Amino acid sequence: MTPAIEVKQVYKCFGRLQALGGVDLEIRVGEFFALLGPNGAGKTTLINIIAGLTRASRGSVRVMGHDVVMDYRDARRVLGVVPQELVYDPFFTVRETLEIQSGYYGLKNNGAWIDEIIHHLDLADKAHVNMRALSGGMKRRVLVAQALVHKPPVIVLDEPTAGVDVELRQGLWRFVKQLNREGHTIVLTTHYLEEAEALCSRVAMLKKGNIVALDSIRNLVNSVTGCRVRLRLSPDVLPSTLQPLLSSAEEGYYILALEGYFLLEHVMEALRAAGSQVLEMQILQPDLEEVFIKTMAGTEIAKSARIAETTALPT
Ligand SMILES: Nc1ncnc2c1ncn2[C@@H]1O[C@H](COP(=O)(O)OP(=O)(O)OP(=O)(O)O)[C@@H](O)[C@H]1O
Repeated sequence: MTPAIEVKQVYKCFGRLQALGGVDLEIRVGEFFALLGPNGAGKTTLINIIAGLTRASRGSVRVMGHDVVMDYRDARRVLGVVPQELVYDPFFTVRETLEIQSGYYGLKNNGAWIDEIIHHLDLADKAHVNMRALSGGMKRRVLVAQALVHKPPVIVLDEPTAGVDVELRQGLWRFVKQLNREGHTIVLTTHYLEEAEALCSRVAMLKKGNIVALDSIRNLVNSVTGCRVRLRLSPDVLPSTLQPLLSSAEEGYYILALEGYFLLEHVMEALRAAGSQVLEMQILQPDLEEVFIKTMAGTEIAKSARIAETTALPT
């Protein structure tokens, strides 16, 4: 089956800066996929290349089988992109903006679908308000609506929830999940890892323009070795013998990273020897955030989940 998005050996240089260093990626039709990475990793550059807004220095990209350069008209027709930046025309109302956007795709009589999008994105009472009079969160809703006017089978959302309130976030995800259930492929970039974990089935992690992890969330989380323990102690001091295990400390809690559960006994011994009393103790389950931190730090999980070692896509 033709993949929704196929990225082959894509490089992008801005002058001497290499933003992408040979990215290979295949996203299947119907997937809810997350593209993760720290600031400057190359996520937006890759999205812009997929959207045909930036040309790759080398390599090729296809959306639903259409090459984004050779066959750009068809590639754009099957793709809707919600950009990270708030770009809008201040002279039109919300509804006019969506009607104009429909016009770009040659769509007449698109009113029923526009009404549906307006309803789902909770924009009904703003439909006749001028774009410049909307709050930042409202403008972002319109950007989402604009990306959907032509009912594209592939939808890319570049940090759609950055700086928006909880209500919009929840409403947006409800709508996007519905679109995914109806068969739309969703690609999401976000810095909210818990959001990616809750919504997506597979993730790619980009670091300095290269994919360093690509797998299902379940496989990535299962590949975390060792365990973490969260402690609250009295007195509120971590004995010096345990300092080498300290992963982080905040608000009276110490998080220790252990190679395995067998080290718990050593921790308890050290606490007893130092006269520390355990007020609270919690074994933390690995999550996507831990995978992300370890991958970006270049520890063993990055190697175990490397794209080169990833075999077939999950069926
Ligand atoms: N038009 C441009 N000209 C020069 N350098 C650019 C341009 N666009 C991006 N870059 C650089 O390319 C690298 C990747 O940037 P990109 O915006 O793709 O990262 P990102 O992963 O989307 O980051 P963020 O999470 O901050 O949005 C960065 O070093 C950035 O400064």
